Amino acid sequence: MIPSARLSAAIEVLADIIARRRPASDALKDWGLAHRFAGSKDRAAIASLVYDALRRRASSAHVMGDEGPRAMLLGALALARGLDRAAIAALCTGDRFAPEPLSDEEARRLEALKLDDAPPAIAGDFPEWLTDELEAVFGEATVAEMQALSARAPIDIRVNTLKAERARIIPALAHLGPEITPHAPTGLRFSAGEDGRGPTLQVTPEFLKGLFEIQDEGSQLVAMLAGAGPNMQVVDLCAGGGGKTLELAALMDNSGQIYATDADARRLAPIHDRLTRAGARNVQVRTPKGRADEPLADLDGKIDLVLVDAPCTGIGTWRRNPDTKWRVRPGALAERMKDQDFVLSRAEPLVKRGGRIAYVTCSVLPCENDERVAAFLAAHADFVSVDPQEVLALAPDSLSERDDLVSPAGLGLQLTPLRTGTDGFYLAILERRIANSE
Ligand SMILES: C[S@@+](CC[C@H](N)C(=O)[O-])C[C@H]1O[C@@H](n2cnc3c(N)ncnc32)[C@H](O)[C@@H]1O
Repeated sequence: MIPSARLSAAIEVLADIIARRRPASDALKDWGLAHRFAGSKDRAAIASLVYDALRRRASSAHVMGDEGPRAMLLGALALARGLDRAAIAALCTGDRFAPEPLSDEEARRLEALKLDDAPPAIAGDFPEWLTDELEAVFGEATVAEMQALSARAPIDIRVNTLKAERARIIPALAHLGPEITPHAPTGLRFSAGEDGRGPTLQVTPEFLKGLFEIQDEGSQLVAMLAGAGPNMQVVDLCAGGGGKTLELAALMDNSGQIYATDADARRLAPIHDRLTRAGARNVQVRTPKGRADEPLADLDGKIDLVLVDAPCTGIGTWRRNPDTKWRVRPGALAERMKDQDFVLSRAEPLVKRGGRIAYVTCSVLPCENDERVAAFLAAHADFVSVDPQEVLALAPDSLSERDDLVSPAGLGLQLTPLRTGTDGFYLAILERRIANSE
């Protein structure tokens, strides 16, 4: 497909996403099925255009004075890809398969590209109803933080230290241009090309042999700071597909025991193959046998560390899933907060005296982070929060003095694209006192 035909296709997909309020991945898949002539490069390029447009949906609509799919794409070509009016006009020729030529109004708006009068939710491309929550955590930096969360994300991998070392993987993947991650000690980073497409790492022999996993650097860091170590008894309560379970196994050098579970057996399913590929041998997967099943009932009071990688709005991953930011609703946020209270309460009886809960979200909202931790502490007098500065002591040197990462209520750490170049992640460590009187 020629570039302008890809633009037309992206506009079509965006129209579908807007009209049916459906996930971008579903709309892209359907488009691919209905246009089988399009090759994998075309489909990837169209997806990249769609994701760029969704990342900048509000600011594109503002500069173009129109909320429709065409305006969204034209605005994003200018705002996200830096194309000038002439370059965009050259793509919109009106020829067969190409978008219609620019109208005078569109050309004028693309020339002016006026965003300086935009309110925060538009300049930062986020839903307006979240303004207070975001300002509570970021204050005057809200727009800058949200702009960073509206940019493209790099692709990070974690070298699996059960099987490999970073220094050895670098030459093996040299043709894909790996860079050392700024903070995570076993991470490598790959940048997307101009068209937003990154390398297809999953087809490399090194991936297939389990020498690395695809995992954002922020996810690598929070799992590392959770404090798992050799010979511990660890529960991964919301293990999902096992991204963090695999890292815990590596951090524990395959010793001790990890019990991995999830309320949703389907989400847990891929973990078995991933564990095998990674050579992780200290993990027992406890799949629930039904809603009423308590797969960890025998572990109460025995666990050193419970990782609660809680269900959340996923706001911290908006760079990768930009369509979710326009679908999140107050009702869904309230549901996630209830889920978070529930998983924390489920973790509590498992923890032995002196043991810990590592509460993690990929959100930046205080109501999913500090406030959930504060509510848990208020209800459980035998738990205290570990000083985030103390938690940072476990961090690589590049982060160990970063007081600015401490969350507003001082209960946890908040990573963000602007602060750490990672997805947005929150981590708080809660410790059960050794004795009641302590
Ligand atoms: C953020 S995801 C986990 C991601 C995973 N830890 C990883 O690193 O790949 C949150 C998970 O919590 C699970 N979950 C939701 N409610 C739960 C509950 N009550 N108990 C256990 N898991 C729950 C969801 O099914 C989902 O898989």
